[in-house]
Amino acid sequence: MRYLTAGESHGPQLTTIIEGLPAGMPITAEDINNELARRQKGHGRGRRMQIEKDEAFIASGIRHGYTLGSPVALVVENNDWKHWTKIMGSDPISAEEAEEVKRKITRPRPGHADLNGGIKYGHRDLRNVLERSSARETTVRVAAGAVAKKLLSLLGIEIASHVLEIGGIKASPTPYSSIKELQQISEDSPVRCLDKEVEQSMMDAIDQAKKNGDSIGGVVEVIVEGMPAGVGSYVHYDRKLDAKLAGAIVSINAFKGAEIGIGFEAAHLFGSQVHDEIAWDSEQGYYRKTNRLGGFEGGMTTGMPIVVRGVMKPIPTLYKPLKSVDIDTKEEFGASVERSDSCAVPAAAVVAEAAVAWELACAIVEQFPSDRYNQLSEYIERYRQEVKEF
Ligand SMILES: Cc1cc2nc3c(=O)[nH]c(=O)nc-3n(C[C@H](O)[C@H](O)[C@H](O)COP(=O)(O)O)c2cc1C
Ligand SMILES: C=C(O[C@@H]1CC(C(=O)O)=C[C@@H](OP(=O)(O)O)[C@H]1O)C(=O)O
Repeated sequence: MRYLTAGESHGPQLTTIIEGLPAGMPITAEDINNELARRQKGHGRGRRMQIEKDEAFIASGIRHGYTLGSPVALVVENNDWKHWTKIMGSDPISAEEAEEVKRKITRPRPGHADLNGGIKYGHRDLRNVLERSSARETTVRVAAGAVAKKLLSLLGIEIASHVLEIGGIKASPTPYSSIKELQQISEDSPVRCLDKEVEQSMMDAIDQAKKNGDSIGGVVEVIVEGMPAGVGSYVHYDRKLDAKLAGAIVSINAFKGAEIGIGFEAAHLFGSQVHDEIAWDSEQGYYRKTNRLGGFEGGMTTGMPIVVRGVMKPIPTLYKPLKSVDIDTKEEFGASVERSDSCAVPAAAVVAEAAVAWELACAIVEQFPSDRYNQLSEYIERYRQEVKEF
């Protein structure tokens, strides 16, 4: 499977085209819109989220609630577009009109794509860069991820996420009994954190950063249950599923690192403290007594829950801006200030779920190729039985 996205942050709409879904898979706009609504929540978002109410229009590939096997095109309109028609219109404009429209951006923000994008594409108005580099694009990544999530869920594979850290405030590991419970408690929290004790401190840290004209980042965790063992591959670097997940996480705007299982902690432990002992019983077949490796060995799933974490740096747009250089005059200035979130970690957890769901759905469809959803479902069931009897 593959998907592309198109759209500028303040353009008319965002679009994704998904190719390679099996035909006959049940899916509704509601499945997608629920995920879009989740991404809009979270303490620390800027005013833009009050303007938007993201909803997907299904433009192709789904009929009467089922996929057709043809490309699925999803469109999310930008409500904000009506305020930007002059600045972001596609029709040619005269030099005078351009002057009138103004708002040319020439002071690149450190940490954003502005300067490198301008250099690469030769844009002297850095708006031409920021409109596409904006995380507004993650709206349709989440839409594509929602479709992947639905496919996985139909196959008995569930995904949830939560926030582990915001601005140095860490959640203590809170036990949860099932993925459904995790989904619920993270949903009820304004910072998507399972640890109620630190929820308020996280919100205070976000408010304080905002008050200081600053921003903060954090750590999110995605958990997946129900993936059968042996999905992915050890035979080539580009077929290793853990590597694909790490790449997907770091591809999210502002994400700077990914960990699988205990991740970096493994560096200071002994092998005996890291590797998960193998066990078997007739009920579940093979399993691991612990899950420190987060559901992966040799680039393949172990059948244990998948645990992936990602670190998000603080938002680069600062209301009290860092120093930058005006690309026209080469003089030192404060970087340009655009309307901005002060912390988007809770929202980014939903994006991370979508990114993980997409890679897992791709791996499933690749390993159990079928043009028909029913057939795919049967293949997986048979495979699960084979795994159990191995
Ligand atoms: C959900 C989400 C919301 C974001 N909101 C903002 C924002 O309001 N302002 C901003 O400057 N960056 C925001 N970012 C981060 C930038 O898009 C990102 O830092 C930028 O594209 C540069 O890419 P890089 O940080 O991956 O190098 C957001 C990221 C995510 C995932
Ligand atoms: C629009 C979204 O996030 C945007 C991501 C973003 C950035 O620079 O990445 C900058 C802000 O854009 P704006 O200036 O229009 O408010 C955020 O609001 C969204 O998440 O849907």
